[in-house]
Amino acid sequence: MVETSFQIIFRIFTFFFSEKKCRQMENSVSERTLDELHSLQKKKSAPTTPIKGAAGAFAATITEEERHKQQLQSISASLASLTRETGPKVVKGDPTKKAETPRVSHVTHHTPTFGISDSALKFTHFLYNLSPAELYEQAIKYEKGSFIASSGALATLSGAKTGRSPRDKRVVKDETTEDELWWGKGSPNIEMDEHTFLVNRERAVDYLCSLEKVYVNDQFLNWDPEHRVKVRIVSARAYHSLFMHNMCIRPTPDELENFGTPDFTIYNAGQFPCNRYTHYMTSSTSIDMNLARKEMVILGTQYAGEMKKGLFSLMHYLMPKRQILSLHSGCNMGKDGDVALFFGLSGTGKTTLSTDHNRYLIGDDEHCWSENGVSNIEGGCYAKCIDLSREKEPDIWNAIKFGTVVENVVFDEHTREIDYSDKSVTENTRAAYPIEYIPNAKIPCVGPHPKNVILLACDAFGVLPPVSKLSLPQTMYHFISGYTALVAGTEDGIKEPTATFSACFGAAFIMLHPTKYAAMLAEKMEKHGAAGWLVNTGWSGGRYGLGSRIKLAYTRKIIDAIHSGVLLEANYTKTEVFGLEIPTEIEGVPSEILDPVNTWADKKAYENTLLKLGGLFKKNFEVFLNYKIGADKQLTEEILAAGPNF
Ligand SMILES: Nc1ncnc2c1ncn2[C@@H]1O[C@H](COP(=O)(O)OP(=O)(O)OP(=O)(O)O)[C@@H](O)[C@H]1O
Ligand SMILES: O=C([O-])CC(=O)C(=O)O
Ligand SMILES: [Ca+2]
Ligand SMILES: [Mn+2]
Repeated sequence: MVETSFQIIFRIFTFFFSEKKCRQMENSVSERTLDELHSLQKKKSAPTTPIKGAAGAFAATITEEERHKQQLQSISASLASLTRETGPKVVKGDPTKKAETPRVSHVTHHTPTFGISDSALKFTHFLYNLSPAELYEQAIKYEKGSFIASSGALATLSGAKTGRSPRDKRVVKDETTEDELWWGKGSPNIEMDEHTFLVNRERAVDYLCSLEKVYVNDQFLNWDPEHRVKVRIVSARAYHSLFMHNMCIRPTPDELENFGTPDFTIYNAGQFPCNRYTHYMTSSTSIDMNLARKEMVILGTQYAGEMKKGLFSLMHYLMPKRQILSLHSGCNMGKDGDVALFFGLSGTGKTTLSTDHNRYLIGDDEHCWSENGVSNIEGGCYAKCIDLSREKEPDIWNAIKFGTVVENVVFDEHTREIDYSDKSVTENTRAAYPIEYIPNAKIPCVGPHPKNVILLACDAFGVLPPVSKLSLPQTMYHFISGYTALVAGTEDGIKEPTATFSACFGAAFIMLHPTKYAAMLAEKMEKHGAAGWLVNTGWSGGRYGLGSRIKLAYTRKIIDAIHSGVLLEANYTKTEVFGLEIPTEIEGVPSEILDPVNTWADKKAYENTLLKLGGLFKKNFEVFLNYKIGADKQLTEEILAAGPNF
């Protein structure tokens, strides 16, 4: 059959026409406005709170509606003024995105106790458990000093405070806490009364409610499901919300649905100062803890570590009540399930040494030791990043990527490459990242009972041996002492090292008397046969200015020998003054450095420095001489005898 010329022309025509039409369909959008187009970009994510057991669409709508109402009620209750209307009108979502926030509260409480104020006329918008991407956008848009670093991390500034303010911490002293907590000399708990707490709480809540929007994080503490604590953090900055997103345990959508009422709430109004006319206030910063109300208020500091360590203080109160020991320690586990704890004050190596490519990371800073074994309290790590190098600490380096918050670092204004050696803002530069950013993190972050308890000290006097095996009383003596001696100044030239003693290697966070935690540690170590070690990550070959910091590579070899069990079998000699058992040999470590006396050219200077440090230990321990540790008077005496002797 032969086609007529007409048929051919028709076929070509229809071919072209349809082709063109098709192409047109492919290359254009049906939306008429940019807003409509943008609305296509965002696919509705699976409901963050799926409806369980809902049979039909109708039932589902009602349940979701009800759940949403409950959530609004809960947030409104959290933000309630205690002296005026009971709860603000709250709306979920960003106030600038009107079209996306039709969910207006139906639950405003109109039962004024002391009359309505103007503040009750406005809505408080809240941004609930936003994702890191959403928080990036908020931070970059609204918070000065927030930038994306070349690695993808969010670089932020914490403002005037670049570290914690322990002198501004207050704890409400009431009938219960008066007897339960450690008060007085040496204690981190500086008292305030309930009324003053409420004054500060009202100040923080009023500030937060006066803002366009607040961030709300509902999250968990403690990977042990039996002893999980639900926390709510209300804050004014996306930086704070992302920091806590990384540092606390992130709930699954299911867990969030069933979150219910939080066990503890933080009101972080850090940009807003406290009122110095308020009783007990000695600066414009106040971090206030009320255990009865299960609340914490932050005024006048934006340093995010206050939230992290405030919650740690809470755990130091709650956990011992349940016979669980809370610990300022890092924790990791070998392939065979051997767990090690790393205690030590700031900068001694908890994060560095627990992040070990050959072992599973359980956590870098806060743990619980219960009848079930160990569990991390947190969902993230908070690493120092001053002088961070890819070569020496590759896992931490690689964790600084999208989602990670880097605080107070300096970067190239064009390339946004971070210069980790730059201390212009502070020496305490930090990175907060979710624990799963470390490739060999153990999720869930729990493990069996520890086999090794490693006490880290950075001894700038250079007289403590690189490693010593400790008896149980010695472990307790050094745990209660909590010694380190970092060098304060960063300028060149010889600086006098200053000894720091911080009970339980975390006196700033404990709530009960140190001997309570020590007794629990002794009991657990004995019961589970854990070995104690003292590792000096500080100076060797002389004090600061003469010797140098022991090579990280050597410390890692020492730690390897502890983990493998080899060091337990080594030959030991005993040192003068401190009576420490030191090994004569460790694979990969020069034997002559194992006894510090060998590394000092001036033996007399060594002797004097050793005695000086011994004296400082003795003096520090005086405050504990009248306390009993545990049920056993014998243990107390053994501990007292386990200190320096001269
Ligand atoms: N021999 C060594 N052992 C351990 N750390 C060392 C050694 N030499 C140098 N360092 C450096 O010391 C620092 C140890 O800091 P790290 O972050 O581990 O402290 P931390 O105990 O976790 O403190 P914080 O509780 O404040 O987080 C790191 O910067 C590390 O690179
Ligand atoms: O709390 C902080 O800011 C940092 C930290 O881990 C510590 O000091 O122990
Ligand atoms: Ca750390
Ligand atoms: Mn710490």
